[in-house]
Amino acid sequence: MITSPPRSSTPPSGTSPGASRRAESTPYVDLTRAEWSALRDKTPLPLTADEVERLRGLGDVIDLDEVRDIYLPLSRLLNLYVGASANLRGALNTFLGEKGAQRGTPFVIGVAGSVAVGKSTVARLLQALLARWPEHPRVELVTTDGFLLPMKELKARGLMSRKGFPESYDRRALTRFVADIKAGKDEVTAPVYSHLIYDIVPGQRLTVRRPDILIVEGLNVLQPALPGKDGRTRVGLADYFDFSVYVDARPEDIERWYLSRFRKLRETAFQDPSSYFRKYTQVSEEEALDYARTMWRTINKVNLLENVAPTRGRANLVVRKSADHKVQRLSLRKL
Ligand SMILES: Nc1ncnc2c1ncn2[C@@H]1O[C@H](COP(=O)(O)OP(=O)(O)O)[C@@H](O)[C@H]1O
Ligand SMILES: CC(C)(COP(=O)(O)O)[C@@H](O)C(=O)NCCC(=O)O
Repeated sequence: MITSPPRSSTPPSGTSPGASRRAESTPYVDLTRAEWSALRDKTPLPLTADEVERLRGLGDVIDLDEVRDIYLPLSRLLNLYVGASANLRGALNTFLGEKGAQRGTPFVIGVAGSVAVGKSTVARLLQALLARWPEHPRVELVTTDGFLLPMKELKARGLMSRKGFPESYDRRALTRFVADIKAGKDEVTAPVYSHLIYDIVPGQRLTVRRPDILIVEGLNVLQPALPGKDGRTRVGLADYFDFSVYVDARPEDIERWYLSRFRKLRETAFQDPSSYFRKYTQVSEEEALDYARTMWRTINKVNLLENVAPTRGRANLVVRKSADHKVQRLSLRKL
């Protein structure tokens, strides 16, 4: 019998929302901004314009309309998921009896996407919105950059131009870190990365103490685990996620955002005498932007196309930004 090949599990780009036959046969529900926004129900807007301004990353465009239309429905959906996952854990504990007497474990959310797509703003907004629900006030956010190898190690391994690629991280330590939090350990610590010195900060640690929700944000959070030396599949970071969001946009738009952020950073953070990028304040803007363009084309874009974008199909929710940073379409995994 001749069978047709399985459909890709990646959410289709450019499909018309609600498109009948296709929508039925994919694991996603495709929604327009208006359709998604209507799902917010009665969730109140708990942030002021000032608070949103403080959470916004450099170059990101986000206002109260965007919070109300996009992030409040998401906060409502996640609140429902957290409740459902507690019920599931209860069912498992009932089944396991004495063996199942687990401590409460946090609900873990992964936020993935390219460099400069605005994942950190999404993650910070989610943290602020989710913490307003009385059922889960303790929401911690960690970024995976703390698990980048220190610059000395990247240099020794010839990985300075692969920063952000999966091999530039201590993936085992990152997975262990999330596994320990998920297991309900009282106190778990992580190294801290600084964009200013472009390196891990010696002696500094971030401490996470039994949150209700943990958000893990980073380029590669949806990457599957590498097989072990014995060829056996390992448990990877994404296996600990209860929900994941992929922030998507056209590579050409992200490049523009990356370059415009570089221009702004050159006028601000790079001026700091301890900034690794200070040298780009000493040359013309054109020269500095040529360098940024090379960084984008040879490192970040390659990483996006080879490693990051291929993980999009693993996310529970794909939010697609248009050229003005506003989310225009969403694909929510239903199966
Ligand atoms: N060279 C830099 N100096 C200072 N801050 C930076 C630098 N590069 C990125 N950032 C900041 O770090 C954060 C994370 O950036 P990035 O990893 O590109 O993810 P995203 O833009 O998706 O949030 C952003 O808030 C960004 O403004
Ligand atoms: C620190 C990053 C690797 C991203 O970190 P992460 O997503 O793991 O938190 C990235 O933001 C970065 O700085 N890349 C290096 C190339 C560049 O500066 O453009």
